[in-house]
Order: sequence, then structure tokens, then C-alpha cells
Amino acid sequence: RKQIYGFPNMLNQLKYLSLVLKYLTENLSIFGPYSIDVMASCAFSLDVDSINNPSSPIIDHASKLFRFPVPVLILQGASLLFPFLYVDVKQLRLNPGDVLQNMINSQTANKASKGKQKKGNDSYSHKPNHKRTLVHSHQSSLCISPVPTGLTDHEILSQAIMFMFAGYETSTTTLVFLAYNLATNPEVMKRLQEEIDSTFPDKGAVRYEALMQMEYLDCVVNESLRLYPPAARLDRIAKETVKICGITIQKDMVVMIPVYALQRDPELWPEPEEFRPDRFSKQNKQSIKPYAYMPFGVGPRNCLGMRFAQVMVKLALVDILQNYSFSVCEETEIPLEMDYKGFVGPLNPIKLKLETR
Ligand code: HEM
Repeated sequence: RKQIYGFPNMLNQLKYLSLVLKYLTENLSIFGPYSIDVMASCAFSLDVDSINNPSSPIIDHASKLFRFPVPVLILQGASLLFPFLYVDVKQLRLNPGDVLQNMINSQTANKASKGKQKKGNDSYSHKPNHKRTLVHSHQSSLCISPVPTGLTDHEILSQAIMFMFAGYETSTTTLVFLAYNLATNPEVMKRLQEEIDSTFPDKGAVRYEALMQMEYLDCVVNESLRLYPPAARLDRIAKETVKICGITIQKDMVVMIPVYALQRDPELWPEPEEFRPDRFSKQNKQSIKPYAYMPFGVGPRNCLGMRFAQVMVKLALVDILQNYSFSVCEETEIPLEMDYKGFVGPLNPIKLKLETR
């Protein structure tokens, strides 16, 4: 994760190039703020409330975390074809600390101005009783040594930034596609709403234990991630030379795993283009072939935030569907035109109708 700052190899650079371009071009207007709020709150203990404060400077600062000088990006991308263009950006100071400093400053300024206006109501500030936040620790350059992790401030900050980076857009696109799949499959949405209503009667508060035991909800989320896995492919570097099915993979060779294609392969998934959550029902999921379904990756380097993401996505979905239903409208694009750069996402913003129940 330290490598984040230094672009240690070309593969990482390419990942960054595509992620950053995608970030800059995408319109994540509804679910984006929710994900920003969750990630900023959990990684940095920042109470951003970007849904109600769309012009918050924190959003601007946070987005800068993922922006790098354009000429550097172009050179890094082009160096794949023209290696002489390769720039060792390890030497460049891409310092997210400055951005975070701004985030803290605007947070503090906001808190002060809000405090003057409205004493006691602290809706846009650090939660007063929180433990020392990661960012504050970084800001004051205190070593977080009481925690016997052996991590430096820099490493801890890198982790927090990585969570923000890895968790924001993936969770957002997951929610976007879930909404689209439900709007285009109203019978699935109806069944899901029945499960929600029976689990949390009278639009009751959503509880973690019950949420995580909702079987149909789990099937719906899994099926949506099958059709639209945010990471279209995974990559690994071979640790040693191996021969698999007659193909020799040399040591150090980069191997790409085409998750998107595998999850829509008709040999693995009958009628793969159809949204059928029952594929993941208790009885059916036993027959899913290993490695046919990998939206969170596999092995020791699979998604670190998988369970966190599942809670975040399920919670948002249940909360919305308790009160609203999604449906298509004239402007809904069916079928969707996909943008295959970077994370899997729609080329154009998805437009749906939201009706109160
Ligand atoms: C639905 C949302 C998400 C999806 C679909 C997703 C998917 C993935 C995938 C495919 C990988 C690569 C795994 C591999 O190579 O085997 C990954 C890595 C990672 N994810 Fe997620 N992710 C999501 C949300 C999150 C969240 C919310 C966080 C943080 C809280 C997070 C943190 C990470 C980290 C730190 C890694 C790198 C793990 C490593 O290299 O050891 N992800 N994620």
C-alpha cells in the first residue's frame, strides 16, 4: 500500500490511469455521495454529509486524492507502447497529505462556523467522542505507537487512503447497477421488498444481524455483482513457471483473469444476460463452479473490504426499498451502453424513477 504513492510498476500505473480517467468522467450523483460519506466517516472519521452538502469543499479535496498531473498520466500510459517514455514517478511527490490537510482545515473551519450558528448541533464536524482519527494523527505527526502494529503514520494514512480509493467507486457502481437491475426486473424488486417488510416490519430500523441473514437480499446483490462486477478483470504475477492445461506460464508473467467475461460465460451461467437472483439460492449456489464468480477476487489478496462493502450496500438498498420503489422511465437506457475503461460502469448516467411506496 505504500506503493500507492510511488507507482512501483507499470501495471499499477495503468490501473491508476484508467481509474483516474473513469473517476473524472463519471457522473456519480446519487449513490456517490453516500459512498463518500461512508468511506470518509469510516476511514477518516470525517462527518461529511455530502448528500446534504453537495458543494462541500471536502468532496473537492477528496476527489483530488485521486488526481495526478495529466502529463504524468499520459507518459505512463504511453510508456507501455514506447518504453523510452517511461518516467520513474517514484521520485515524484504525489502528496495526499496536503489534500488531507485541506480536508481537515475545511472541516475545522466548518465546525467553527457551524458552532457559532448553532451550538450543540454538530451535524458537520468530527464526532466529538471519537477516538483520535487517522487523519488527525497524521496531521500532528504523532506516532500512533500505543497501538502495537509497528505501522508508521505514513503507512496508516496510506491504508486509510487505500480504503477510500478502493471502496468509494466500487460500492457506488454496485449500488447504481442494483438500482438499475431492480427497476428493470420489478418482480425481483417486489419479492425483495416482501423480504424486507417481513424482516423489518412497519419500516422498522435496520439491524445488522437480521440484515446479514436476509437470503433473497444476498441473492440479489450477488446476481447484480455477477452481471456488473466493478473490477472487470484481476491480475496476478506468476511466482514461478507452471504448466496449466498445456499452457506454460513463465515466472514473473502477468496473468489477467477476465472476471466480467467469466461471469457472463454461457457455459458457466445459463442465459447469462438475464438477471436471476435465484442462481445464488441455497440449493443452486452449490453448483456454481469455483472461480466462475469472483466479484471480490480470490485468494490471500482478495478484497479486504468485502464484508464492509456488503453491509454498506445492503444497508443502503434496504433503507431505500423500505420507502421507495425503482422503476424505469422514458430516459432509462435499455440495454445499457457500457463504459469499459477502468471500473465497469455505465457510459451514460443511469436515469430511473423513484416512487414512494
Ligand atoms: C462492492 C464493492 C467492492 C468490490 C466489488 C470490490 C472488489 C475488489 C476486487 C475485485 C479487488 C481485487 C481482489 C483480487 O485481486 O483478488 C479488491 C481489492 C481491494 N479492496 Fe475491494 N471491493 C469493494 C469494496 C471495497 C471497500 C468498501 C473497501 C475498503 C473498505 C475495499 C478495499 C479493498 C482493498 C484494500 C483491496 C486490496 C487488497 C489487497 O491487495 O490485498 N474494497 N476489491
